[in-house]
Amino acid sequence: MIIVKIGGNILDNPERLQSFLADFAALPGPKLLVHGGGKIASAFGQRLGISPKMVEGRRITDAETLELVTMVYGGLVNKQVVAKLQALGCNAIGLTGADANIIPAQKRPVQSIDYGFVGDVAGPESINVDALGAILEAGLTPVFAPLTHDRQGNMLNTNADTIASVLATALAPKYNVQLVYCFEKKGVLQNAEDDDSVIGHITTEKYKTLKAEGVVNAGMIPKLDNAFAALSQGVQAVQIGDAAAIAQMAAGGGQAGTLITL
Ligand SMILES: Nc1ncnc2c1ncn2[C@@H]1O[C@H](COP(=O)(O)OP(=O)(O)O)[C@@H](O)[C@H]1O
Ligand SMILES: CC(=O)N[C@@H](CCC(=O)OP(=O)(O)O)C(=O)O
Repeated sequence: MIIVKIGGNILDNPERLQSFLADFAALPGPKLLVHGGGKIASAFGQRLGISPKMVEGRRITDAETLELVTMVYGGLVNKQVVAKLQALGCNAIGLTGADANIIPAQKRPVQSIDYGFVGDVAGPESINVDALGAILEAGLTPVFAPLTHDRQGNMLNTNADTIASVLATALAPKYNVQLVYCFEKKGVLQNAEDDDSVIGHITTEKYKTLKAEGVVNAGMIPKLDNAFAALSQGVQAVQIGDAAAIAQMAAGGGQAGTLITL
């Protein structure tokens, strides 16, 4: 099966989103979509007078921000994506990690930084694979918002890249899982300014060098960490690339995007 994560810069662009969803809807076999939406939450927050505060790519989520992200990710973005997929003939079902208790999490402990209502998933063993498997076996396509819950009545905000990695890992014993991170660039780039400088293949060793050289930074570091975490726990293949190349990447086209291996 294929698990695809779609990032905030595509969700925020109606033409690119529509084109991506049409390609996603056409993918054969069981599939699952995880969406972000950080950019949309920040923009909505500004309209409500809530300024975004990010530390190392994670949003500091106070009580007000938790309300914001629950509305934006679990409501607006998730339901718009589901409605568009339905129009494209894909029988999507929109979910958060609280639904069917699929992704329970723990509020991140306060250390040097208090992230507020940010959820960490203990590991793939905490995922309710039976409920998720039943949804997939019913022929439905789950669409996950980047939200989890603490089993005590609170929603938690969890990075979408992490949700995709942990779901892929949890499903790996049952399915042959391909994980694809889609965003607005052609892949992991050697030179951030040059969209044609795609690095075709990154191994654990190469990643160390790229990090040391500062070639990968910001949002790309947690994305690659999540990719390697999935591979080391049984996920068959991980790719990072352009949302416009999802069909090629899904088909295993070596020419599109960046292939990640251990
Ligand atoms: N070497 C690199 N190649 C491509 N993007 C990079 C690289 N290093 C850092 N980035 C940044 O990582 C971002 C993708 O991560 P993120 O902002 O979390 O996006 P998304 O919402 O798609 O997950 C890119 O938009 C880019 O700014
Ligand atoms: C805890 C945390 O940082 N959560 C993320 C969830 C959204 C996300 O991951 O969106 P993108 O994939 O579009 O960046 C946030 O609120 O920004």
